[in-house]
Parts: sequence; structure tokens; C-alpha cells
Amino acid sequence: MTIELMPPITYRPNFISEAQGQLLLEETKGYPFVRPKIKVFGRWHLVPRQQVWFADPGCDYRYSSLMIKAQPWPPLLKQLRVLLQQQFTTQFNGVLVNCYQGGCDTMGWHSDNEREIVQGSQIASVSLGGSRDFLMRHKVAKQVHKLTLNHGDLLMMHAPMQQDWQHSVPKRARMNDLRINLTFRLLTPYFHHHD
Ligand SMILES: O=C(O)CCC(=O)C(=O)O
Ligand SMILES: [Fe+2]
Repeated sequence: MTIELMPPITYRPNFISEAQGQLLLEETKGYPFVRPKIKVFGRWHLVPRQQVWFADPGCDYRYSSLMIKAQPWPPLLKQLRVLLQQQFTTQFNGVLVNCYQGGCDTMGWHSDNEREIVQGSQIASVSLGGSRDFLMRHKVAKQVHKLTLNHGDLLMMHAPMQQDWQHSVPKRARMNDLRINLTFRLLTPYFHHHD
């Protein structure tokens, strides 16, 4: 007998209206995206997508040997944060924006379990633009679940998602549409500041 393991998620298709999503996509055109280099097993690679991190003061974020400085919140993301906080009675103090130019831009298997992320906090993921598959794999059982994330969809990742599961956005060679993903997170402020 195999037991079906379910990732601790809430999926809300069309959480953002088509029109609101288009306004958000317009705003992202002005974001200061960068394609950083990261060190993996001692070698430097260009990240296979573009990113920017907006957050409250003191909420710098470090992952894969990269230290990302908090940029000030753009107006529509600030509004979206308030909406998410109200709907899910939770707090967020930063959002990582990933820009996938086409199907060759990807996100490898990982968990968002950096030490500055508040233990037990949720991560809210909002997708805009082109559709992409989002895979979730149980760390021990290796069971895989697939969701296709479309324009306006919301995926809440609840604890212990980052402890028990990894997730990824695999390559889709024939897909040419730009996709934006926003992940709202709660960090311990001033985690990286030491006097
Ligand atoms: O693009 C996505 O849907 C996932 C993004 C993600 O996993 C992350 O930013 O940590
Ligand atoms: Fe992630």
C-alpha cells in the first residue's frame, strides 16, 4: 500500500483578476532585476532567471552564498502584501520577484528554509504572465505532485512545506512567454546585521 502524501498548500486559481494582473505586470517592467551569479559546489553559475528582492528595512536575504539587499516596496506590491496579510491573517516583510523570460529560465529543486525565514511562517506565491508547471517532491518518500500555475494564481505554502518538501519550476523548451512569480516571505529583521 502506498500512502498518498499531500503537500501543505492552499491553491487559489484566479486570486488576482486578469486586469489587476496586467497592472502588476506593467509595474514589474520598471523593477531593477538582476541575473546574479551564485556558487554551487564551489563553481560560479549565472542564475537561470532574473530576480529582485523588495523588503522592509533590515530584511536583507541571503541564499546560495548571495546576499540580497532589500529594495523599497513598489506601490502595487505593497498593496498586494496588505491583501495577502488580511486574507491569511499573517505577516510578510519581503517579496522575492523572479522573472522567467521564457521556458529556458528555470528554478531548480530547493526548499525555502534559510535561517532568516521565521520558523513556521507561510510563503505566498503569486504568478503572472505565462503558465508554468510547479513541481513538489517529498524529501523522503520522493512523491511528486504537479500544479500548473497560471496568470493570477495564488499558492500558499504552509509549514511544514519547506521542511518536508522541495519544489521546482522545470524547463519547458517550447514555452516562450514571460512569467513573473512573487513569493511573499516573513524574515527575522536585522538577522544579518551584527554590531
Ligand atoms: O516561480 C515559482 O513559481 C517558484 C519560485 C520559488 O520557488 C522561489 O522563489 O523560491
Ligand atoms: Fe521556492
